[in-house]
Order: sequence, then structure tokens, then C-alpha cells
Amino acid sequence: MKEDIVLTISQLSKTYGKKQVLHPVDLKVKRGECVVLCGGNGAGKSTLIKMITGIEKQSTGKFTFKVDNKKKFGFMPDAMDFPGELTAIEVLKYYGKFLNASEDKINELLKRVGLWDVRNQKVGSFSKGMSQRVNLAQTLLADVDVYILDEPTNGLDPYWVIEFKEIIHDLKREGKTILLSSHIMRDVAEISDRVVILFEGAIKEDGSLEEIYARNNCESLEEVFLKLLKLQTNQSVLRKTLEYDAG
Ligand SMILES: Nc1ncnc2c1ncn2[C@@H]1O[C@H](COP(=O)(O)OP(=O)(O)OP(=O)(O)O)[C@@H](O)[C@H]1O
Repeated sequence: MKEDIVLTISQLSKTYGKKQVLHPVDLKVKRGECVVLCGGNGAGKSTLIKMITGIEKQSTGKFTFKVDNKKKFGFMPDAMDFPGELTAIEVLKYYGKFLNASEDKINELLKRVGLWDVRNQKVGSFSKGMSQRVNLAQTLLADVDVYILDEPTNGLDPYWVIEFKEIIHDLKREGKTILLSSHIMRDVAEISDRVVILFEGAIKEDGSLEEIYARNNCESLEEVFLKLLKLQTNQSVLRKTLEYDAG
């Protein structure tokens, strides 16, 4: 049976000046799949997300979404600078206008992200975690098949990380496709159907948690990450030694 692929990324790469921050990436995301993009700081997660959401232009390659909606995806950026003078409910009403979101949906989301009681407070007075929850709510206002979330657990306390995972489970139950990035691997590992590990701008692992653990003989993504780091360091020492010997 032919696989139902929602997002196809082919040879997508990004170079800033002379620095290649993302080597050509190929990735296919199936309908209803939750793909977690992992990697350390500077691995290229946000760069990849910025290209497929149209924020940055790729240097090479292409990507295509196969969705029915006019709006292809809901997007949660890693940080949102909401106008501080607006209240939480005003922010969501503002975004809701563009997305034809009903008042009921806005109210329901404010409750879901735990901001109902402070809906009339200005977002300028919100903590980082509260702002991140407004950001999540504005993303979920879009009634779409695909959600792309860049570092969604940033700033969330342990309670809200658990609640966030519940929200992702609900989206999965509704058949939504999710692509999210995180450098905090333990936050997101368990909600993934598939994990893609980026390392220095290249995909180093791609599979289910079980597959990745088995391939690397590890029991956590942190362990896999450290193994990759060690391998990379050894290879770079070896390269430098060979360059020195050759020249
Ligand atoms: N506009 C830019 N100009 C030059 N270099 C950039 C630019 N944006 C990103 N980079 C570089 O690209 C690399 C990848 O950055 P990116 O933000 O994609 O990493 P990340 O995996 O999202 O990291 P983090 O977990 O820290 O958010 C980094 O080395 C970064 O310095």
C-alpha cells in the first residue's frame, strides 16, 4: 500500500555566508505521525523549521506539503513577541480573526493552556512559561492537519511539560500530523512516533525510539546524543591528525 506522506523534504540545505549550517536533508513525514526533531544547541533544528515554514529561504532543495487545507500548517515559533499591552484573550481574538476561530474555541484553548483565570491580564506581565502557553494556544487556533512546533517546551515548568504532552496526545488521537523540535530530549521522547537526530546540520539518526536505542545500544536519547558527540570529536581529532601528517 502506498504511504500517505504529508510532508516531503528533499535535499534541503542552508548556508549562511561560507558556513553550511544544514547539509542536504531528506525527510518524509507520514500522515498522523509525530516526528520529534532532536539535537543539541546549534544543530540546525530551527533552521530546518524556518525553511519549511517559509521564514527563511533554503540554499538548495525543496519541500512539499500534501494537505487539503488552504492554510498548510499551524506554527509555533520558538518565541513570540506578543504586544505587551494586549490581554491574553485579546491576543487570541486578534489571531482568531485571521483563522476564523470561534469565541468558543478561543475560550476552550485558554482553559486548555491554563490561562482562563488570567485571560484579562496583559501579556506583557506574563512569565516566560505563561507567554509560551499563549504561543501554544495561538498555534492551536488554526484548524489544520499539520502542526509544526519549534522548541514548544521551552520555559514550561514540569507540570506544563506533562500537560503539553497530553495536548500532543490529544492531537495525535485526532489524527493530526506533528513535527516538533527540542533540545530537551527527555521532554519529548515519549510522545514521539519517530525521532530524527540532527547533529552539526546533518541527520545522524532517524527511527522509532526503540530502533535508535537498539542501534546505539543506549537507553536514553541523551546517551545516544553523547555517543554521537564522542564519535564526532574522535573523527575530528583523527581528521586533524591526518591533515597534520599529510602536510
Ligand atoms: N541568520 C544566521 N546567520 C548566520 N548563522 C546562523 C543564522 N541563523 C542560524 N545560524 C547558525 O546556524 C546554526 C544552526 O542554528 P539553529 O538555530 O538552527 O540551531 P538549533 O538546532 O535550533 O539550536 P538551539 O537548540 O540552540 O535552538 C548555528 O550555528 C547558528 O549560529
